[in-house]
Amino acid sequence: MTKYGNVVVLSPREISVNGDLVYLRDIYTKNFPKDRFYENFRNHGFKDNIFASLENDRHKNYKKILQGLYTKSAILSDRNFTKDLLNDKVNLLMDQIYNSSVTAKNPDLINAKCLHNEHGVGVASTWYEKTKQKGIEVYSLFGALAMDVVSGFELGSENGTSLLSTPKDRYIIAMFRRVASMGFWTTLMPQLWNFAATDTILAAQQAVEKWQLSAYTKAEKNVPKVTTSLKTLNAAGLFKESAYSFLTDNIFAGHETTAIQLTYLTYELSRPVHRENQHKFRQELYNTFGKPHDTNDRITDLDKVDKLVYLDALMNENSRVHTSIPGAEPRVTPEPYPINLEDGTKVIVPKGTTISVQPYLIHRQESVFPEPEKWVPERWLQQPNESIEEFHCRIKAQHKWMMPFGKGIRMCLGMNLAVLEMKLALANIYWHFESKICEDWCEIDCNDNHIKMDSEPKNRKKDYEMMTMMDTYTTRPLYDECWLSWSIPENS
Ligand code: HEM
Repeated sequence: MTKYGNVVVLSPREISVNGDLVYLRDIYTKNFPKDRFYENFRNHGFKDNIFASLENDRHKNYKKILQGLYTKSAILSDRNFTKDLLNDKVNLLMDQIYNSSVTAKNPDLINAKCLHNEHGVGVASTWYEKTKQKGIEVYSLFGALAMDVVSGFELGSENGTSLLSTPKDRYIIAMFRRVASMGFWTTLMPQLWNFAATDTILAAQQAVEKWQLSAYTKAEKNVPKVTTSLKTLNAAGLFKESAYSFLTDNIFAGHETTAIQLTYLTYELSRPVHRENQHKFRQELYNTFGKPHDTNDRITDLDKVDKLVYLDALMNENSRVHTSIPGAEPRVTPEPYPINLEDGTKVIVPKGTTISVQPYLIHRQESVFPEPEKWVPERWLQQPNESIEEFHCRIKAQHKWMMPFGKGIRMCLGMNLAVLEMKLALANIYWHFESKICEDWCEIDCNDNHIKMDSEPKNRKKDYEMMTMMDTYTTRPLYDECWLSWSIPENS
């Protein structure tokens, strides 16, 4: 925004508008139809789905079919299986951290040797014999959690993946990433996709498709008693590829985004400059749940977890700075649309123009978020000299400038599932363990160096360089890895 201003013409028919809430309201809350960009998210023979549908009426029908499953009350309801699914998966996550990092009985060797990650540095495979630091690579760990949860939610627990308990199967996440690396061709030059794809990408695409079809056919044969997305789609008359297209999109939409949030949040809490934030969070957990009795004790009360104030501040700040989907969410002007330029000129853009706001930019609106590059969870809490009315007013204004899950009618369908999953995982992890950046991975910087978005950083020595956010459709860490060491806090 500083360099090019709030309004940027991206191509003769495409414009990016930021810096004014009126655009958010008009484009997203008033629901301009989606741009053809989204058609590229059709799957299994170009079959439509909720994310890819362009016209509002068609989208409304799809949303009616599915939305009941994804509300917070449905997820928290004792009649549904989601609470049990989340608790089971978080339990497995805790076992992994305990066994791989806290005790290092079962070290994270697959990631130490970068067996699934072509971009990773890894750590020396003998590190666990030599040092007290026992790291675990959390980006793939959280990817496993997110995939197990979303696939279990869509297909039923018994038909979902078990990547947390079987690390070797996590190669599938790397295959997804390889296919996602073709984002430019998928969305902007789909007709040239096959020419641009290397043999490795084509093989990855085949592996992903085979994996998807085998999971869906298993779920069709082994119909769970509980209500799942697949059963709901079938009941609405959507079968086979017409239903698979929705499932494939949700599984894609739900695993990497969630892993990115959990990875950056745990990384930020592990930085030397943020020790105090980690301490405050643990105190909130102790104040609410007491201290854990033993290593198998778990926080399972999702309602209580959902109301934790400091955790909420952490999640808001993390999704502001490290928003998982940073770029344009393109819509189309249904009528000629007026734009205000910074010099006061009014311009009318024609009907049919592609128009978008970028979450990365509006989350850095300096008048709303002072020192916007800094990760400061306290900006979501009441300040010492602030009345409760002033506080509510400020927070309301801050939320208006946030869109980590999109905005308006096309906002994320899986938001409640993702938020509750992340909160439950974080509450349990930091109730039991403290985290630091793994010393065997990189040099740890003690200054508050901001994390930038880039595709090719100059160095990869310091932790904040290793954690550069990828400048692509998602902001995953540039080297697809983040090594943290976990231990039991001394005073626990
Ligand atoms: C932290 C995790 C997640 C983040 C940050 C996230 C982010 C987003 C964003 C920004 C959008 C709007 C995109 C646009 O309009 O261009 C979106 C839409 C969507 N997301 Fe998510 N998402 C997350 C998790 C999930 C999960 C777990 C699921 C599925 C279970 C899911 C399913 C969807 C669907 C279906 C849409 C399209 C909704 C519609 O058009 O009505 N997402 N998400």
